[in-house]
Amino acid sequence: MQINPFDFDHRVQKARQLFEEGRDVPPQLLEDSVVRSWQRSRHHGLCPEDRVIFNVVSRNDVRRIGEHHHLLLDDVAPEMELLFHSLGRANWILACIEAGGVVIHALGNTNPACRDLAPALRIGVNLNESVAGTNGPGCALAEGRPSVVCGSEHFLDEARVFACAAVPLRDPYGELVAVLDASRRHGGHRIGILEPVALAVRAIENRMMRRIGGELRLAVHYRPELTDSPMRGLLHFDGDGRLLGANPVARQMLDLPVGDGDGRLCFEALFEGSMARVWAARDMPVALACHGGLQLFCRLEGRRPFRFNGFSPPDSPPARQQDPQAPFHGDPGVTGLLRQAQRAFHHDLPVLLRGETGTGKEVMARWLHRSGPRAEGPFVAVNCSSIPAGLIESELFGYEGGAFTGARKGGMPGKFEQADGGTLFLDEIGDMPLELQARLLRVLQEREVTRLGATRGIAVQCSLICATHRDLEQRVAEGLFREDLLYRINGLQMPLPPLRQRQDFDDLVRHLLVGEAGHEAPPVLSEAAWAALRGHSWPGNIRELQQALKLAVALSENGTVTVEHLPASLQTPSVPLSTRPSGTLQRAECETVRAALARHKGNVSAAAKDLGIARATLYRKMRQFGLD
Ligand SMILES: Nc1ncnc2c1ncn2[C@@H]1O[C@H](COP(=O)(O)OP(=O)(O)OP(=O)(O)O)[C@@H](O)[C@H]1O
Repeated sequence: MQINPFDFDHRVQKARQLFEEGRDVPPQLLEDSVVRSWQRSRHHGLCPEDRVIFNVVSRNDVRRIGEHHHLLLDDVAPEMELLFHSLGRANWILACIEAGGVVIHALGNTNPACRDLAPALRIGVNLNESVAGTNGPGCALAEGRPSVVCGSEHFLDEARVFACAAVPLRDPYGELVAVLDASRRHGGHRIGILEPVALAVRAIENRMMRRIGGELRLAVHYRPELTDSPMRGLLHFDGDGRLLGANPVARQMLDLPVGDGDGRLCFEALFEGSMARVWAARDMPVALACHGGLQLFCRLEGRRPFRFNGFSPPDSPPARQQDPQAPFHGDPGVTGLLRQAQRAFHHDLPVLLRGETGTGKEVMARWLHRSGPRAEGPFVAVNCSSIPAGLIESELFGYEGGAFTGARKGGMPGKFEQADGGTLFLDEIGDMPLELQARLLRVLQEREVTRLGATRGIAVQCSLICATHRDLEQRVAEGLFREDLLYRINGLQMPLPPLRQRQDFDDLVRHLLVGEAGHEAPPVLSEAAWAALRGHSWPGNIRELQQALKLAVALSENGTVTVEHLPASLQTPSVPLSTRPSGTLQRAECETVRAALARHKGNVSAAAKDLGIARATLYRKMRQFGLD
C-alpha cells in the first residue's frame, strides 16, 4: 500500500484508535502485517506505555555470540560494511539479527547522532516482538518477509521516534536464519531504504551459496541479461545431479520447498531440457522449460570442469584430474549421508567417521574440509594411536619454552593452534589415553587451548572431524572412553562400510582403474579377474584394492587384466573354493542362495538384491558353496 507521506502519522494514529477500540483496521490506513504485529504484541502482554527493559549483555555474551555465529557473520559483515559506506552520513544504524531475535552485529551504533537508538541495537540485545513489541526486525522475523515499521507503527510509545526496515535472510536450504535491518530516527514519513537492504541481503545469500560447494552451479532468471546480476537465482547440484541448495530467488522461481527436500530433487526433475545444452552454450544463457511450465534462462556459473550424473562435458578434463582426492561414493548407504555430513559440518558440528582401516576415513575428512566453511584454512591431521602417549599432550596443545626438559626454547604451537581457521582431524580418537580426554573435552568446550607450562589460554577456531575404527560405545562401557567426550565429538556420525559390503564395488573398481591407468586407457578385467576381486574379503579395504589394481595395471597385457595379474592373495581365494555345506544351518544357507539364483535365472545382482545382501557377499557365498 502506498501511504501519502504527508499524512502518514495521521493515518497511523487513526488506525491505532480503531485497533484500541477493537475494530477492524482497513488496509488503506495500515499494512496488514503491522496490524498483525500489534495483535501479537498485545498477545505477549505488552501495553503501549510499557518501557522496554533490554537484557543485560556481558562481554562474554558478546564473545560467545561472535563465536556461535561466526560463519554467518563471515558472510554478513562484508556486505554490511559496503551498505553502510554507501549510506554515507545519513545516520543509519545497520544491524543483523539472528532468527531468535538477538542482534549479532551492528554498525553505526557508536555514532553520537544515533545515541538514543544505539541501546536497542547493540550485540546481544533481544528485539523479539515479545520483548520490544512491533519493530522492523521483530516483525520481519515473525512474518518471514520484509518489514518497514516507522514512527507510531511501533507498538510501544517509546519506540515511536524510530523508523526501521528489515529484510529476512535465508540460507541455501531456504531456512530463515537472520534479518538485516536499517534503523534511524523517524522523520515523519515512510523510509525508502528497503531496496538497498534487500540488495545487500541478496548478496549475502549468494555468498552463503559458495559455502555449499557443488559440481554444477547454475544461474537462472526469467530474463537472460539478469542471469549475470545479483538478482539471479542460484542452484548448486552435486556430481550425481542432486540439488544441494538454492538461493531464495531460485526457490521462488522454481517453487522449491524449504528444508531438507532438496536432495531428492535433481536437474531432470526441475528442467525439461538437457544439461548438455547449458554446457555447450558456454557462458551464454540458454532457455529451458521448467516442469511447472515456466521458461527460465540458465547459465553455467563459471566454467568449472565437472562430472555430472554420468555426463562429462567433452571439453572438460576427465574427473580424476579435477580433484584427485574426491571420494568416490556410489553406495546408497554413504551417498545418503554425504549431504547430511556436509550440512552438519557446514553448521560447525563435529563429524565422527567410523569404519575399518582403509575404508577412506581420511579421504572423506579431507573432502569435508575442502567443501566446508574453513576450506581456506589448514587441514591438520593427528593420528592419536601413532603418537606415544607421553607426547600427545604437547603435540595437541603445544608448549611454552622451558615447559619441560628438552622443550624448544621458543615453545611450540600444538596441532589445535596449527588448525586455527581450518580443520583438525583427530584420527583414531578411540585410542586417545583416558587422562587426555578430559583436557580435550575442555578445549572443545571452551574453544581455547592452554599450552603446557602456560597460564593463559589462546582462542582457537577450527572445525573438528574425528575418526575411529573402534566401537566407542563399547569403550565407554569399558570405562576407556569418556561418555561426555563421545557426545561432544558426535555431531553427526558417518559410518563408512567395509569394501566387502559396498554395493558400488564394481563402479569403485572401475573408478580406481581409471586413476591407476593415468593418461592411458584403463585396462579391461577378464570375467575371472572380476570374480576373484568380488570374491575376496578385502581386510585392507580400499587401500588393499588400490594396491591390487596398481599391480594389475602394471602387469596387464593387451589392455586386459587376467587373474594372473592380480596379487597372489587374490588368486588363492580368501574363502576356500567349493567348501561343501556342512551342518543344517550351512545347508539351509546354501539352499537359500541356490533358490535365489534359480529364481533370478543366475542373475547375481538380482539375487543379491532379493536376499538383501551385497553382490560381493553373494559371490563369496557362491564360491564357498561351490555354486560358481
Ligand atoms: N572414495 C575413495 N575413492 C578413491 N580412493 C579412495 C577412496 N577412499 C579411500 N581411498 C583410497 O584408499 C586409501 C585409504 O584411504 P584412507 O587413508 O582415507 O582410509 P582410512 O579409513 O583413513 O584408513 P586408516 O584407518 O588406516 O587410516 C587411500 O590410498 C585412498 O586414496
